[in-house]
Amino acid sequence: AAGSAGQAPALTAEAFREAVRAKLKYAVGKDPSRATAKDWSMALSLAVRDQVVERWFESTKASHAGQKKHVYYLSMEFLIGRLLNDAVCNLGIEAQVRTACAELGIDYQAQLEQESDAALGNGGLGRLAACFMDSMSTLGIPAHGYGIRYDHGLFRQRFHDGWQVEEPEDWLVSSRAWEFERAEMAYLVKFGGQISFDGHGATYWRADETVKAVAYDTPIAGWKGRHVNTLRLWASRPVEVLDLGRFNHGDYMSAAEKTIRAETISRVLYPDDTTAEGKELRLKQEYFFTSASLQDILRRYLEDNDDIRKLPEQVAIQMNDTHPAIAVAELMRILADDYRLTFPEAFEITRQCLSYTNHTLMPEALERWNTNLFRKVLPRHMQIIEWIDYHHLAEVQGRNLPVSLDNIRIIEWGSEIKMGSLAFVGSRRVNGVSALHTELMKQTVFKDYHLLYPDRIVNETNGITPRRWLYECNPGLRALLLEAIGDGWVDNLEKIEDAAKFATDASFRDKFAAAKQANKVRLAAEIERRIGLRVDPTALFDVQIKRMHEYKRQLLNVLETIALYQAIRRGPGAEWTPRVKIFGGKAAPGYQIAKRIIKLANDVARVVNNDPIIGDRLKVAVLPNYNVSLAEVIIPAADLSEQISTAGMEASGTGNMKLALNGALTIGTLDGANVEIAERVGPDNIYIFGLTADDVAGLRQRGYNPNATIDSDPTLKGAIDAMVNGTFSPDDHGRFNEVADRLWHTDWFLVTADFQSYFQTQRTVDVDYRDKTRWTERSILNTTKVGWFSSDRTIRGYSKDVWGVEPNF
Ligand SMILES: CCc1ccc([C@H](C)CC(=O)N[C@@H]2O[C@H](CO)[C@@H](O)[C@H](O)[C@H]2O)cc1
Repeated sequence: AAGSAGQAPALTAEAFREAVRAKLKYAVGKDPSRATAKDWSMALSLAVRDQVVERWFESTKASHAGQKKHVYYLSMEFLIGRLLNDAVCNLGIEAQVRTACAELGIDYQAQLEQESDAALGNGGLGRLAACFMDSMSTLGIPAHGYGIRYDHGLFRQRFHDGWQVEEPEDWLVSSRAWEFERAEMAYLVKFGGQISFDGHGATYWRADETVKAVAYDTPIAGWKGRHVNTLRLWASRPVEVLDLGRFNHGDYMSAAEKTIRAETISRVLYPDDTTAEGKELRLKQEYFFTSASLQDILRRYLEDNDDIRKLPEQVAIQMNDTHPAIAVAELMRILADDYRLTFPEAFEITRQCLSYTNHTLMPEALERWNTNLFRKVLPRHMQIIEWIDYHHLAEVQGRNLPVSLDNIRIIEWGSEIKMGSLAFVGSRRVNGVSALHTELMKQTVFKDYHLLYPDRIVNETNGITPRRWLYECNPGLRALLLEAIGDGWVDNLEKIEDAAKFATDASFRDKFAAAKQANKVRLAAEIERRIGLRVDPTALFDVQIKRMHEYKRQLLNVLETIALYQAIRRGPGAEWTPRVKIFGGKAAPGYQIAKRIIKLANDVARVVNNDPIIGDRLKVAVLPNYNVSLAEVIIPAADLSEQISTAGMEASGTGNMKLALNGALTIGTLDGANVEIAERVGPDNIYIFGLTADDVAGLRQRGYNPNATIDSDPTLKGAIDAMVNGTFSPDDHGRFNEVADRLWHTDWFLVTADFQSYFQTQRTVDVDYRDKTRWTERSILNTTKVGWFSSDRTIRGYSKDVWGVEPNF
């Protein structure tokens, strides 16, 4: 039986070793002599899981008993990565586990690599949700994450002749140790059909398709296992398993049709984080998980409460972007149609429960649903949204404010539902994810709404969990910090500033540099293993790792690489700072220009890496299948962090925080959270270049002519010419014409406008990197000055400004 609440009896290595043995035998059903690495990994994970389950039960009991307000985080994406090492470190049992593995003759590190990433997300938004789950547990906030248990997460990226090729991802084959199927926890979700009224206020929705949402629970343990929350992911299943009649008639395919149709809803994650495609299946996914989650939330609430009107006192629901925004209409539907509240009452209770986070200002990424499609799939919700829009417009008209009604309409031209508007009108709080982004929200997409509701928009600058992104992925730096300042920083990251004073301490500096060097040697080995390229681990590791997108300007980085290559070829004898350019990132399968930029990077890499004149002065490593686990190897080894988006377009960024925390110096524009990173590390410890967001807005107004810029910049022109004269594509000279044409004619992302400033700044980096002592000092100051970017601080902000809950720890 567990000791005082949350405190499990101290686990011994011996006890754990025996637990693993028992799991192998009774859960995996294998004799050690015949066990595969996968068997041991399953046994190991199950034994660690047992350590989590104890505290899980206590936390769940305590949250219930405490009658505390509960937070629900609704997200279409949770980019979790691997869970074994995270649980081991959060429980504080690493020493015991490593000893037990050694005694069992199994290699712990190799075991960790057996687990496949839970890649249930595209990029920033999904990873943020995962960091938030870790922080809510660490702060002891009673919370649930709700999402979809996709059979297939984000595709596996492979390069064929330098082109991205997508392959289905199959995480469930090897990492089911961390989920518990809750077959009894199932809800019906309806689609389509007709709405009828009985004239006495009752509304009937006769759907023409119903599926079952089945829950799968994953425990999320916080630091020191003090609190464990639940991530509940829904899988869609048929209501009736098989149409036996058809089957017996030998009509096997149609007998299984309903099953296939139902299971398709949670089959695969949409790999697109750029454009809202407006596909029916995507809408069904969004409604499926939102409806199941709201039904589950109300069931849990009514277990201890009987007045539905008091729901906002006990429940705070966060919508991670507009993907769950249907929650505004769904909660209203349930409150009005099932609990018979009036629409105005149902709407106000809904609004008091819900809040919405916006993660992008890119017009093409803002979800808009065609009303015909919407009405077909969700007829009752269409009615409710029409009611909300009508009453909202009426209320606004009454206030005679200088707002344009067109801008605040939820349904535009009667043909499109703006989900950002629905989410805004149906929320208590709306937040941006960095100070600059939140300001731009108030000045652009939500300008009129901000006028109407000046207190509704708040800023909650993103953060990252220091457990996974320092303590777990950078053991060398972890050990140095534990030795120098203890472990307080792990769950109070701003304490890491206590180590800033050691920036000028020679022995600390040497140890810091040694830890970085060891991480670089490890990455060099991984690069050779993955793409067969040998890199010099003493070179400057210049890293750009993020989804491929024109606004993130991987093209600007590749153009600078070409210009540097050409400069070295012109004067190989000059003093060059050896540099390794490291790229990692997937392109949405339908995003052709982004895929062509991947091809360009691979073509440039092939030429540069095989050019004898260049040697080790410059290497380009384009790593396939960038994901959470690869990020955990690259980030601790980075010297330079590329955050070079067109100012005003990157809502925040979180890779920038991870890289700075691991001692990389940032080269970046004043965009997203780069602005706040620069404020905290100081102007001497970061490389800011390029146009500001205001400059960009001004240029847009005045109109920008890239021709003039290119013609007046021989370095830039030389690089673009090399792109189209076959230097990097002798087998197809025209391969990059389209990329070059966009630069010559529109250059919407202002690559040419920022090139010279970027190129010059990179040359400054070259010089600075040669002063190893000074560079290490600045690297230490980055690590020790970015403690504020912990997701614990972010969640404390949401708790105070948005949810009205009090963290426990
Ligand atoms: C409907 C298709 C779709 C899917 C996902 C998205 C996400 C909002 C894109 C995304 O991941 N945005 C990133 O969110 C991060 C977490 O807040 C920010 O740090 C990044 O700046 C932002 O691009 C947009 C459109």
